[in-house]
Amino acid sequence: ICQEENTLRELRIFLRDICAKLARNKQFFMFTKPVDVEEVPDYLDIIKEPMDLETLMSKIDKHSYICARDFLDDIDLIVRNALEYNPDKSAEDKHIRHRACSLRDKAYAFIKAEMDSDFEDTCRDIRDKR
Ligand SMILES: CC(=O)c1csc(NC(=O)C2C[NH2+]C2)n1
Repeated sequence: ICQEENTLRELRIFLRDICAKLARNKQFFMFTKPVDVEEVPDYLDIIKEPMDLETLMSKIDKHSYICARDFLDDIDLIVRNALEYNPDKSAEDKHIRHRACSLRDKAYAFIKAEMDSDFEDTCRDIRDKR
């Protein structure tokens, strides 16, 4: 119904803003585009469901998310993939894991800071009855 579409439109505007802010942050450059298998040949042997911020943005535009929780689930997927692919004690792996955890904390903080909880409750109700 119409006010539901208005709510979901507002959600998309809100999620695009958060996704853009995360993608602008230089710390997160390695999460902004799909991993290039030319550069990282074994990546798809280890990571079965790749995710990145550019793909997140295109999912927003395809109306894939009808509440912030669904969006954060894909943020968590980016983070989980990075922790799985970079498990070693090496400084490089530790650095990437630290950046992945920072991405998650920033995303959750943006949502919490800018979304009032009853807006998210409304979105959940729309999701749950669809
Ligand atoms: C996106 C992501 O998690 C990613 C891209 S390259 C990479 N890791 C490496 O290149 C090596 C450091 N130990 C493996 N991780």
